[in-house]
Amino acid sequence: MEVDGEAQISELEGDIRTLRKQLKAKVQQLKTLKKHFQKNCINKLNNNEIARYSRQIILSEIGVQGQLKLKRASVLVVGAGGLGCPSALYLAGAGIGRIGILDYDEVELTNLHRQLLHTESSVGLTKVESVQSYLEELNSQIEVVTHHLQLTSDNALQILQPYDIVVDATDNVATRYLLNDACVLLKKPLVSGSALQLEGQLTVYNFNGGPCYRCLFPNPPPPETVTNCGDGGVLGAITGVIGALQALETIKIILGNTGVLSGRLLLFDGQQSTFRNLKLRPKKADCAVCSDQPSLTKLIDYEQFCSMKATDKDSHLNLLAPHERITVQEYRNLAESNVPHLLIDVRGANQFEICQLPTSVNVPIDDILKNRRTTEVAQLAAQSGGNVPVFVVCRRGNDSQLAVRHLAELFREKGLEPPRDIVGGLHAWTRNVDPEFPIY
Ligand SMILES: Nc1ncnc2c1ncn2[C@@H]1O[C@H](COP(=O)(O)OP(=O)(O)OP(=O)(O)O)[C@@H](O)[C@H]1O
Ligand SMILES: [Zn+2]
Repeated sequence: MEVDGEAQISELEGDIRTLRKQLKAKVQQLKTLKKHFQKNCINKLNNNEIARYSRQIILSEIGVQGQLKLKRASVLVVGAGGLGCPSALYLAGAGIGRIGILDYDEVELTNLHRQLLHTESSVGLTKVESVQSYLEELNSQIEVVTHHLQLTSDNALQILQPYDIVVDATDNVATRYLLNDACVLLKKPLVSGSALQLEGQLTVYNFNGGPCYRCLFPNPPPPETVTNCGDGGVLGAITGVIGALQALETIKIILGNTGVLSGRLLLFDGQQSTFRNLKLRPKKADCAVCSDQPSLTKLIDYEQFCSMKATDKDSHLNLLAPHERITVQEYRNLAESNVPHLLIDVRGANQFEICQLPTSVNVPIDDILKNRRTTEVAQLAAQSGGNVPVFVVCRRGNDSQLAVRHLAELFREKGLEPPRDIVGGLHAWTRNVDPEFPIY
């Protein structure tokens, strides 16, 4: 019975894959035909457009002339994730004539709770392809261009050049500086958003005499102070709010309306349901990139400048010497041989509840770095039979290094062997030791 069921499921899945392929080919055919036969005039709205956009055309802030401005505009959305999905969706709905979607990544199951243009059937496809097919279904009157690549110093200027406005919907500091500098050099407004946990932020850089990102943050933050969604978590409704607001600011810029969020920062606290509007420092007279005498006149190596990767996929810190570390295979061998040891898992309690290695003890990284439970850890180590080895594990092997670095001195003071971190954390455990161990 069960085997039969599995066969039926995989047969149906196969059929659906084939049908999807056929559908895709037909949609492409239709697109080509429409392009050829339907002349779309940029100085006039066709009947379809008049009906489709009527509810916004009747707004005094938009009107026919405003709608034509939107039709003639082009916007590049960099990042097709939590922020990029809602902003691209509202830009497409509003009728932005040309929308570029840029992302190097593929859709994963962990994206679907918040990156709502991707569906279960797009897992494994490129994010840009997934967004493109959704937007084209929604609005065949607009053009959606895809850029399936990583934005770097080598390609940024060329890619951004043809667009009027850039939306920063990425998730890492190196790309933020890259986009800022490229937008300053190309004189384009940058609509910047970020969201983490239950909070979000929004501002527009390099617009109407307002500051750029570098004016406010001349130097990047230390890598260990940066948290991403994978480590800190985020709720989909929060990225939805900020992404939709990014689309709104973009539309206001295109329309030439007042009230654009330049020189101001909008802070959204989803827990308290509050919005705060902070006035930002004005443009910095000696800003390295946007001042009258800039010291930076071309793009630089942003990964080096920030000491951080421009992708969050393999942003592994490398803080420790080889003798302070152990691989997952070495740990597995040692655990299987019942070598007495202590394993500290430094993830937050919520994550520890999802899955954990046998015998591990949960002491969250915050408690270690703020010395709330360091003595307790040293005591545990001492109690476990004197000088048993202590290992530290986390999700991807970054926090475990911070913990080891922080604990080493205390352990030495107490005459204990300093702890070692498990390289690559639980992700490496799933990859190299136990494929059944949950990954998140
Ligand atoms: N330099 C870059 N070039 C191209 N795409 C980028 C660059 N930097 C970031 N991105 C993309 O920006 C998006 C950011 O979205 P978000 O943080 O919601 O997604 P994610 O990385 O899939 O999430 P998670 O951190 O949960 O895995 C990602 O899809 C990422 O691939
Ligand atoms: Zn500046």
